[in-house]
Amino acid sequence: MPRSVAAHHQAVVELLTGVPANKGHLTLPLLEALGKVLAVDLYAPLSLPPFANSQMDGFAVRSADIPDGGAELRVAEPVPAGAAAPALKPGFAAPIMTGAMIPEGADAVVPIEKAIPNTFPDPAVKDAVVELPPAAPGTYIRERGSDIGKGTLALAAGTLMGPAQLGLMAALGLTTVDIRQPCRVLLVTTGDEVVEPGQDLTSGKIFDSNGTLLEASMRQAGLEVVRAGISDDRPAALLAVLRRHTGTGADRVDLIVTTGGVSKGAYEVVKQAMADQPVEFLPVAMQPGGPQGLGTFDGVPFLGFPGNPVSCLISFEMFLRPALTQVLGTPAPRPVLRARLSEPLTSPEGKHQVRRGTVESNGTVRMEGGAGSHLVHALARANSLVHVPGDVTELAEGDEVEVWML
Ligand SMILES: Nc1nc2c(c(=O)[nH]1)N[C@H]1C(S)=C(S)[C@@H](COP(=O)(O)OP(=O)(O)OC[C@H]3O[C@@H](n4cnc5c(N)ncnc54)[C@H](O)[C@@H]3O)O[C@H]1N2
Ligand code: MOO
Repeated sequence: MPRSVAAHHQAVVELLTGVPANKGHLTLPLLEALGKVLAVDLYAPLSLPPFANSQMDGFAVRSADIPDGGAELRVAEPVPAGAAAPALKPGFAAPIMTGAMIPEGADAVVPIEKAIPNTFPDPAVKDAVVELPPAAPGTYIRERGSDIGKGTLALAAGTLMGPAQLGLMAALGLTTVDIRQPCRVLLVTTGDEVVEPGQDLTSGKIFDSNGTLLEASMRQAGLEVVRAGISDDRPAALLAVLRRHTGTGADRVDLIVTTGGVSKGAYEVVKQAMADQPVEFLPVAMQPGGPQGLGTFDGVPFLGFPGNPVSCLISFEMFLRPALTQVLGTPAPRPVLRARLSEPLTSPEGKHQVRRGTVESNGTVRMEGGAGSHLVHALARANSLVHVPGDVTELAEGDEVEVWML
């Protein structure tokens, strides 16, 4: 009886609780922290905005100078963005640009479109005047600290660092960030038929796509990836690779992931290499990604993904990625949507099928390629994973399905 997807997900979560969650801190330049987790609470070293500034190109005014019917004011020196503004005298309106500092005394901005004339006067012209409508105090002014006040909590420890969080740090003038030391994973692809891209492709050989596919996925998920190249189908060769990274030295990893060599063939190298280890090889009621290995190798948590490229990617998305989020707080979960099928689907009985699809802006999803787990080109066209639960064998056009956005 195959194990359910939910039970295998739980087994992977339990396996990952053996991975050290707190491995210390690392200080990185902002952009290198993308996808990593903030290690400490971060307090704002300054207020944002740091000074009151204009939200519009227009005229900075003293609101009390303009009665209900509007007023004609004398035009003061312009205030460009980036300059320190001189105080605004009563009866004057200062041309001001978006982002420029509000002059002392001014308490509102009237956009240029509402001025008569509705263009800025030539600064060379002396004694220019402008007619302006009234503006309530505070109009189009972005107050100092209205986004965040100096000394308040900007980001809490445990925050996942995405573009917005890193952008906030840059706005606060920071150049580095303390992140949690990421989990270190050893990735080994296997198979006598698999060769590195760039090498000669002789008869019967294929290029290693899994290494790149999974390393990219893992890096995106905030993991530090150690690549040990491709192991051939000799268990002794694979054991030697793994043992270089399971000792007590600096090369030790927190997690091992292999691809291939886990099903029913005559030369299942991963299965054979794990013979003396507490590792189970089992079918999960899922397609692709049915055959799975899970356990520990010399005490290091181990996951054996199947060799077909789509199978190993779906194994990562279904089990490792969500478990990393659950246990270590990174990466962000995949957005989950409901979409209507733009075509009918069939699915094997008793297996949770994961198809690849493209969600369109009208809320429908169309399949990219068939169910085959070798279809990397179709995977590359897809923007989502389409889920057909194990108890569903047929779906009609227009039926709703769960999709995970990639
Ligand atoms: N008699 C049975 N045969 C198979 C079963 C089964 O239940 N009974 N399950 C099938 C399913 S489902 C899958 S998935 C695969 C899993 O096989 P393995 O994990 O043992 O992987 P391999 O046999 O080594 O390779 C499978 C397939 O993927 C290609 N491959 C492997 N590594 C890479 C790589 N790094 N880059 C690109 N492609 C790779 C390999 O050439 C094979 O075509 O077993 C089925 N068979
Ligand atoms: O389950 Mo295998 O992963 O279909 O190709």
